[in-house]
Amino acid sequence: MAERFQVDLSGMVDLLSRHLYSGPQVYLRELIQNAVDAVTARQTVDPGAPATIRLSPGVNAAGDPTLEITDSGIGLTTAEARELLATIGRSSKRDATFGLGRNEFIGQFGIGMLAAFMVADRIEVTSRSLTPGAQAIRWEGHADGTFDVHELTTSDTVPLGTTVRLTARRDTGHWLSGDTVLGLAREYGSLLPFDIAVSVSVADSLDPVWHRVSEPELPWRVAHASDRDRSRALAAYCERTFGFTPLGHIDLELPVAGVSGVAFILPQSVSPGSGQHRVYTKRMLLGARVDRVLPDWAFFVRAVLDTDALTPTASREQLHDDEVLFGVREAIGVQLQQWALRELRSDSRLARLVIGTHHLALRGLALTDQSMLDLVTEVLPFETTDGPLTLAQLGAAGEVVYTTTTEAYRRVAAVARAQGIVVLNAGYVYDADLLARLGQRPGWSVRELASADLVQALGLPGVDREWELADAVARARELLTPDDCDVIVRSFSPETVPAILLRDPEGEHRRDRDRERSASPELWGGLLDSFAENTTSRTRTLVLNDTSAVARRLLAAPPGAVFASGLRALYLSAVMLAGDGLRSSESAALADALGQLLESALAHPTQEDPA
Ligand SMILES: Nc1ncnc2c1ncn2[C@@H]1O[C@H](COP(=O)(O)OP(=O)(O)OP(=O)(O)O)[C@@H](O)[C@H]1O
Repeated sequence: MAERFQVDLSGMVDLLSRHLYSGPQVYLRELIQNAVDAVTARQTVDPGAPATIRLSPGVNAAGDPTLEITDSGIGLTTAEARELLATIGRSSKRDATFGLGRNEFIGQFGIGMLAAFMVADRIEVTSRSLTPGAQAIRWEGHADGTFDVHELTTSDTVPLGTTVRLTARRDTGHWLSGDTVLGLAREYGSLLPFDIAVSVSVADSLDPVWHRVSEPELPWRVAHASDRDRSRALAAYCERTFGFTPLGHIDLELPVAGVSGVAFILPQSVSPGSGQHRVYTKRMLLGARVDRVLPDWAFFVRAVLDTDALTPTASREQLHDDEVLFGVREAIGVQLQQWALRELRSDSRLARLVIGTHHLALRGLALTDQSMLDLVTEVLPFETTDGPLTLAQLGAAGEVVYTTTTEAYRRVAAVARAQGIVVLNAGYVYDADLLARLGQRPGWSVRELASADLVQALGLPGVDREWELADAVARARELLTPDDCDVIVRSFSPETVPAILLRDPEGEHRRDRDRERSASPELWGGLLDSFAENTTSRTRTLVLNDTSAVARRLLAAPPGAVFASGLRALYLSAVMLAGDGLRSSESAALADALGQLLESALAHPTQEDPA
């Protein structure tokens, strides 16, 4: 004869609390949800029926914390109580034919009731069913896996609906305390469309006060006298819910998918990947930190969403990552993009704030589709040597020339600016991809800055001057040979910059080749030599500025310690100006050079020296 599975109740409860739910707090969500479903079921047969849910925390005669949850719902008959409350996995809310959860109810799995055993040893259910002639019943379940059900003789005095009464276990009393229940009921139930209230005892009064926790309407559906009032109310809701004042909000409505909500724009920039949102299913909180419901690039907003269409996992704390979720995520992405395309072109205060704060997210957005790339080229200002300019402005003026790192930009900015060369700092994440995409578009010329661009723009000293400087330049070259740095003299503004360091990617490539050649001469024979057009090329070039008084004084100095120290000091400050930072040996060399210069200055004091 076939035998029935046996279920160990405490083992099941342990499984739920440790591996399914995030913690015992979900017991209240499950009970509120059962009450809501019962009220919904009653309203389908009797639309005018009361729809109230009342939660009363208290203590029993033995001093153990208790909680009563009373609903004006459909109630349970004796047979239903026996069948539904004590059978794990049995639910009245599934479609009889398809076995799926019925759309009007939140519950579907038939395990929610078990959650109450995470905090209680005993659950008592008193209920009177709406079924004509049904007797009121009392069902009592225990954590040891036993239950008892009987009909009440005082049936008529029991109101229609159900009261679930929990008595806390010794170690779980705090989950049933008034403050905890009020906080949890607000968290889970504030958007439910029913009258849900928690009784709170007040000092000096025997009668408790009822605190209503549910709002009659979704905050983004409440009617307001003006758009301004609505924005204010939504900002206040965001402050209460997320703890920040948003820059603005974006309405999200996907009627076909049964999704509505609002996305609040964060007041500070955040790093990608931190998008977590508050999601309600059928107006009951699913989770305060649900991910994957918005596209990854939407990390500049926090959304509150209510959905009928998305399926929760059994823990009811995350959403099933199925095709429906995929579709919703895409559709929300389109709404956010449409908002951006409309609002950010408007030059409104909000547009300026959003562009200033979330330019990184907008760069990411531009990689998602062509219309967003259009938007970004039009509205996003980039740092250039000609001040903030959009890519569209740069493109209209001709070529877009950029550096791929902020360091490289800093290195050349002052000189490029003075020569009238417009260089864009493409050092932010996404910029390289963005410019590459732009470069593929017809009509756009986009390229990376080469050091030759600058060298060509810098003025050559006259022939006489070159002769005059030849000896000093040769000495300087020799001194910087160990640093793999060439030295040239040019005249350029600003005259306050005595020297700049240019890095030549071509030269770096040559250096690698030289190294390889010297490491294995016989292997390569003359092959590599044929490529080596100039074996003295260095990877970097120190360009001394002949319009700078300091550089001129150095170039006029006789050979010796002062020349060597002065050159080293200029070279190392050019390294720093280039944003490269000094190695410890270079810092020591700079200190040495300055010490040397001080010493010689003090050894030969000038006439004007007050000392
Ligand atoms: N307050 C209530 N009023 C009427 N019936 C109830 C009530 N609470 C529970 N029930 C009945 O007990 C059944 C089992 O409840 P349980 O919470 O275990 O599962 P569920 O709500 O159906 O699904 P889920 O596990 O998804 O919450 C319900 O389907 C419902 O028929």
